[in-house]
Amino acid sequence: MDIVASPPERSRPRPHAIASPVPRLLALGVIGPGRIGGALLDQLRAARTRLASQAGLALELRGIATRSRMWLDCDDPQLDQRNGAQTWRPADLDVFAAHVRGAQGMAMLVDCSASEAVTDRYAGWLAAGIHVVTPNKLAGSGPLARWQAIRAAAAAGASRWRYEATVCAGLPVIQTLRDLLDTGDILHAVEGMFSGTLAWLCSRYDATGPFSALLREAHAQGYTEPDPREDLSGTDVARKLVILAREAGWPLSLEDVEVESLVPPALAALPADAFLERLGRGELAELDAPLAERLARTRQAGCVLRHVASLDAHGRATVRLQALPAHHPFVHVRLTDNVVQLRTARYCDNPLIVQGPGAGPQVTAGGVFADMLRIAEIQGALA
Ligand SMILES: NC(=O)c1ccc[n+]([C@@H]2O[C@H](COP(=O)([O-])OP(=O)(O)OC[C@H]3O[C@@H](n4cnc5c(N)ncnc54)[C@H](O)[C@@H]3O)[C@@H](O)[C@H]2O)c1
Ligand SMILES: N[C@@H](CCO)C(=O)O
Repeated sequence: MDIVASPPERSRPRPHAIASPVPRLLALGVIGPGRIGGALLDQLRAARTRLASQAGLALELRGIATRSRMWLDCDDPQLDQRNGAQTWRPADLDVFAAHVRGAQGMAMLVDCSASEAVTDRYAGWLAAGIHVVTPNKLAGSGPLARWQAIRAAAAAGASRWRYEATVCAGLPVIQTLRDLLDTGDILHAVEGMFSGTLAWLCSRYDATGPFSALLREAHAQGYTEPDPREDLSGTDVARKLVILAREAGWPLSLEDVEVESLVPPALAALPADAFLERLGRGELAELDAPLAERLARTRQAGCVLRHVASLDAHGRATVRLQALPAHHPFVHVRLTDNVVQLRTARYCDNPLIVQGPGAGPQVTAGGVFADMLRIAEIQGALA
């Protein structure tokens, strides 16, 4: 669903907020008003008055783009084409970016899609002075040459690329790792549970019903990727490992990650629409039977299923479903909780641990919003 309904504006004072006489302008374009983008738009509407009056930051929503359409005349806080105040035109990302860039003040594009076509434009946008913020993992984990070009474009100018929500949604994982590295620490290894969807599925699945019924629920809750096979195949978690490894200066690529896929070949071969239709109709027996069998074996061994990822000191990266003994700390996480254990030169006896909900529209949009404010702050636009 694109563009969700907006709640009433809230006004909650920031304890350290200082009023600024002339708010600085942040011109925004939001690409992909789906589950995450829709939640972000709601959060922006709710924060707008407070940011302008208390932090001196005026948010101007200049446009919204979907895969097929865009709205360029929509700085209505309700941004709602349904009331007839908004007109749409066919999507053209170059026109869209130029429109956002044409405003006074800082220009920022927020990519909430899962699209390669959008990702391909980041380097050009950054070179043109437009900040880019995204929860989309494709740039961070895609071809190394494109990732390097994006980083180079950001480094060459004053524009910033931030992507905290690509790893464990709103949890401060990338920022924590950056802080460690910036202050001279060295990453040795990472281990954890990086999929909110699989954490939730593993903790809920008891074989009293089909696994795919829970998957349908996880999709409806907004925990899964737009195509939930990205989660089940381990690709989504592999992307997160690649993003963290590159952050630490290790040139890892997706092909380097050993991944165990839970998607049977017959389902992997389906087009995305067909898979989603079958998920909706509850017709995924190919997925259900092997998982029921896997759970039975795990229980016989007195263990619990958990989805675990690791990146060791030699750069070996793995993603797989594991049978863990009941006393293992990963067994006790709840709901969509992710766990990220960072072993570094400083945190070598005990790892530094970041843990908490790692999927869902609200927490992810919050992570994106925080990145936006961090850029505004660095650029001196926040009081
Ligand atoms: N669900 C989560 O908890 C979570 C957490 C972290 C990151 N993410 C990432 O957030 C992104 C969005 O996920 P979602 O669940 O909101 O997806 P969604 O399918 O609900 O929404 C995607 C949106 O992108 C738009 N879109 C697709 N292709 C486009 C294109 N070429 N140009 C412009 N717009 C395009 C669609 O129209 C839609 O509005 C994904 O990259 C996902 O990996 C999701
Ligand atoms: N689908 C992802 C979203 C967060 O990246 C997950 O379940 O972890």
